[in-house]
Amino acid sequence: MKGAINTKDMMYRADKIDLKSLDMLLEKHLNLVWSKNIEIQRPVEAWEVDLSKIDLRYVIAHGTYGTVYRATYDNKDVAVKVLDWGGGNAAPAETTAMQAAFKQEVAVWHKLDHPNVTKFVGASMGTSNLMITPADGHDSFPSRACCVVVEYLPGGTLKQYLIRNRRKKLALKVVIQLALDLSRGLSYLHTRKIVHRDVKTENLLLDAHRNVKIADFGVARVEAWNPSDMTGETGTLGYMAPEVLNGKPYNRKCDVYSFGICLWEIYCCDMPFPDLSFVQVSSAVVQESLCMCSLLYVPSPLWELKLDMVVYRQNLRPAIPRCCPSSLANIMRKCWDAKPKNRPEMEDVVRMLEAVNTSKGGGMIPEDKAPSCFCLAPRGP
Ligand SMILES: Nc1ncnc2c1ncn2[C@@H]1O[C@H](COP(=O)(O)OP(=O)(O)OP(=O)(O)O)[C@@H](O)[C@H]1O
Repeated sequence: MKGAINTKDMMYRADKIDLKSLDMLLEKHLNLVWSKNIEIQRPVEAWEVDLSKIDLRYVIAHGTYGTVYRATYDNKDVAVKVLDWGGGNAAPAETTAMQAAFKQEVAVWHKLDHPNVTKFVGASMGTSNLMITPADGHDSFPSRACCVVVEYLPGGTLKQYLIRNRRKKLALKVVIQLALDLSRGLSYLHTRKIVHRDVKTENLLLDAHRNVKIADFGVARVEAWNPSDMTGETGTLGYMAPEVLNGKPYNRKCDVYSFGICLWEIYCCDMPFPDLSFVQVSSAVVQESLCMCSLLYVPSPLWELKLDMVVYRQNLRPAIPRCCPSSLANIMRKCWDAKPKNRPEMEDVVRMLEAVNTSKGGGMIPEDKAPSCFCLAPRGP
């Protein structure tokens, strides 16, 4: 229509713009956004879980840094590990450290896919609110919690399984199956340049068919190119390689050492070093030499008393029972060799275990049938 004003063509004179009303309009819009709790969009990670789809069922366990729940997610049977940041009492620096460790765990875990590694489903980095109250009603997720969702494994830990079979012991076939599962899982991690650093039977879970799955990547790391970039006492006493205990540089071979201890534990269905104290174990597994025991491994008063104490180190290893087939005993000894370079690669361990003959039965002699004087006689490392 002739004479009509086309708004597109409209020109504004700067001195005629009502900035005050524009400001008010902007503020009104922003208030609307905040009041509706609309979060600013950020890139969503591929592994980010939709928290509204988690249906918690019950608490499985209280871990060091949080609680593990059994749950369903997208119709999958899952375990959800929720970090509680030290029950809310942690200092800010501690919370930041825990958050960093958690991020590290997710960064390592989400890329892994192997039948002997607990399957990662997803995680939440505490970026969105959780409005979930567990079924028992007593506990609730902290809002903005960090959680990791993994496949649910109904068989419990390998440690629990071994304890259940402590008297009866395991058939050699079962020993080899469990050991092969663990060695294949570790071999896979090592080919991906991941060092688990806390291999122990408590961190190994069993599925319904007794398959072993490596879990707990809380301290796992991508292997450093330069070994001296990896130091620090990480792991669990009794499973820790001498170089780790000594605070020396280490690499994936520390997992091979821990595997050797696990292999002994699986064969014997027993605990390594049950009667030794913390200080005795840490000083005994390291090579014979006079050295200064000056590292603070855990904040234990007992340990602090021993600071800077001079101790003889004895290269101690668990005693291999005489009934153990030499093929298996050799694998244990090679794996827990004091020198990391003498320990085999995990892929070699897989081959050695595959070659163990299980057709003639064998296995650790049950406690009530053991000729008590010989079976556990020490043979040395
Ligand atoms: N995927 C799973 N399926 C079934 N149970 C699980 C699963 N993951 C963990 N659990 C149970 O929860 C317990 C604690 O889990 P986890 O080791 O991951 O927690 P944590 O806080 O790292 O504990 P810690 O540091 O003390 O080892 C395990 O011992 C196991 O009983």
